[in-house]
Amino acid sequence: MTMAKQDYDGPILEIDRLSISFFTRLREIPAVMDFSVTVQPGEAVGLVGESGCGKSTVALGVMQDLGKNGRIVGGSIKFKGRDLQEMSAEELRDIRGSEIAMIYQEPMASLNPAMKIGKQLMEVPMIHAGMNEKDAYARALQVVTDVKLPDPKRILNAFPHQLSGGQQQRIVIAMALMSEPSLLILDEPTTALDVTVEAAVVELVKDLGKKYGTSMLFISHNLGLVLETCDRICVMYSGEAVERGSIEQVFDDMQHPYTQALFRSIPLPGADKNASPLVAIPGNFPCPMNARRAATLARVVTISRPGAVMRTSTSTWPLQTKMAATNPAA
Ligand SMILES: Nc1ncnc2c1ncn2[C@@H]1O[C@H](COP(=O)(O)OP(=O)(O)OP(=O)(O)O)[C@@H](O)[C@H]1O
Repeated sequence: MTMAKQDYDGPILEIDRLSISFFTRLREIPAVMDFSVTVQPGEAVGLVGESGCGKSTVALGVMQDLGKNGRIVGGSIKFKGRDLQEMSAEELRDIRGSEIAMIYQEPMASLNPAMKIGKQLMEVPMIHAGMNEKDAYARALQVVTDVKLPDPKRILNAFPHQLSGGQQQRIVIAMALMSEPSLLILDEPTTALDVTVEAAVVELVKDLGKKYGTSMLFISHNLGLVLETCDRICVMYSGEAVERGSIEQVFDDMQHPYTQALFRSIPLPGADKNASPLVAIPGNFPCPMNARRAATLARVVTISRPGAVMRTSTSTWPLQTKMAATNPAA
């Protein structure tokens, strides 16, 4: 189709020393500081960290959608070698509609409740690539089949409220894929789903990433999901990247105490729950309004506490054997 993007072979996304602040009447809130990450073609990079550490702000920075009070105060974001901040509003609109797609955690927020699914899907290539109605319908049918929804013709004729939450999220994924984006940003895409549906959706995202060759920035507070889905990982803490590399590299050489605590806090399949407790990360996340750098290392202390759990996916670990060697819960 006209929007296939085979014309560039450098990194898809290069975020270099990015700093983003929100400005309130009283003060500047530094949400992201000196953050760098690169996503290569076809690669899935996971951005993991606890609530409030700045993950969504990075994503919204890439989308150039920081709202009225958010601003990039340092660094750059390059998409296919071009600085997003130097693009015109029109160029950005085009890129957001076809080259970069974002999936949010709440599927209904991305769907128009008053419009049939088929029409919503078809609009994407019709508006952004001038595709005719017949081809757009064929494409919608194909993509709904790809996201493994039963009876695609019936689905295209349905309204969003006639589908379950899991089906709605599959439609949102289908919508993101309609334009064959080079970069898919998923911001906690399964948070609103129950655990079994979550596992199926994660599996789907993995398969589709391979099938379409789409690069992915997968944002989650759930390390388990990121380990299952991604080739590389970047751990954020208090607005900064504290660890990055392949999953094996990060696992083998965790430098930051938050990363060490994060890996130790994951339950592994088959672990004897009574044998040794999981490790919880105590304390509250440092407030970005306070002096953050000094707080970063000081606050991360690990303790053992029976019954501490992080929500995790049900499917198998890629690193299960390695993790079992060091994880006290294994
Ligand atoms: N519009 C805003 N105005 C002021 N502060 C904001 C705004 N948006 C985000 N922040 C602050 O920026 C910091 C980073 O928020 P962000 O939403 O990026 O974190 P997150 O890691 O995505 O968290 P979560 O997993 O809960 O979504 C937080 O301290 C948050 O309160």
